[in-house]
Amino acid sequence: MSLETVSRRGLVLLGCGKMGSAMLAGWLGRGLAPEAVWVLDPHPSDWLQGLAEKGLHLNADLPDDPAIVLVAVKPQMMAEALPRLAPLGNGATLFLSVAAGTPIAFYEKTLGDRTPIIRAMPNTPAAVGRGITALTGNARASDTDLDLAETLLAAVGQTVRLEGEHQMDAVTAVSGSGPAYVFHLIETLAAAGEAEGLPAELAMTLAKATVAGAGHLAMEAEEGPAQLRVNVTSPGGTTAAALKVLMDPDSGFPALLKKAVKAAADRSRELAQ
Ligand SMILES: NC(=O)c1ccc[n+]([C@@H]2O[C@H](COP(=O)([O-])OP(=O)(O)OC[C@H]3O[C@@H](n4cnc5c(N)ncnc54)[C@H](O)[C@@H]3O)[C@@H](O)[C@H]2O)c1
Ligand code: PRO
Repeated sequence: MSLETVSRRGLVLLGCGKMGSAMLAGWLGRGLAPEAVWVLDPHPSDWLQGLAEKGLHLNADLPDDPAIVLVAVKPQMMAEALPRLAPLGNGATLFLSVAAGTPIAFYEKTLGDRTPIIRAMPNTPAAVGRGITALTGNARASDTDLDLAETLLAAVGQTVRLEGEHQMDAVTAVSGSGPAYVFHLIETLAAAGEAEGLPAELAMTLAKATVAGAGHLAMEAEEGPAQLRVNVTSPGGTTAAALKVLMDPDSGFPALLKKAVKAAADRSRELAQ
């Protein structure tokens, strides 16, 4: 199945908030026509309403056999929102869900176990084409389905295929929620700069550019992050003084991030109950 097929048969979004909109923006930017898109969302944004004036079908009757349904409602809304799409189950429509927690078994129960289903975990840098999405499919999802999902998801960043759904809670805790940890790092780095006497605006400019630049370097450099860290650290210098605090096994990043990532993965497992 190709993108032309998606354009011809249609793409449906169930829920189009922050994540659905980031992905839709990527696809429209890659040339998908608004006329090929159906959005079901009781609270459409101004952006979506503007697209409706350009041909996007907003809260309208659905096509009989869309190529793909992107499920992007909150897991807490899933039981209420998904059943209306049951008539599209057990057919040729591929369901691609980005919801945290909700297991593939839930979609199979609601839509029918002959439905091709792919569960994916993207992240919000998708909004600027720099996301990473991990994906895995059920037994009905063919290689062609996985290829199509990867082609669509590649419009908003990198993709990785998982060994199986058992990896999804940890993936959610690392890359799905991860941007929030990094944004909090920026906030706290800027606040720490202020505490050392910098004006707020300057501290924030330095913190944002440092995190963005270090992230870019980590992606581009041949060395791994550990060597890149060593490259910044002069023996007996300023970085070494800070890393003594941050790398403390009991109170530094190792313990803190392990605890935070475990809390997120545990919550993902709870949402699946
Ligand atoms: N935001 C992230 O960083 C992120 C990352 C990865 C995955 N996700 C997943 O994406 C999904 C959406 O998250 P979000 O951050 O975009 O949330 P959001 O609240 O911004 O968007 C959810 C949308 O669903 C709509 N909605 C509510 N009830 C509905 C219904 N019955 N039918 C159709 N639409 C309905 C809401 O109006 C809203 O626009 C979640 O399942 C979340 O786990 C989010
Ligand atoms: N945002 C969703 C949450 O916080 C899923 C990953 C990122 O639950």
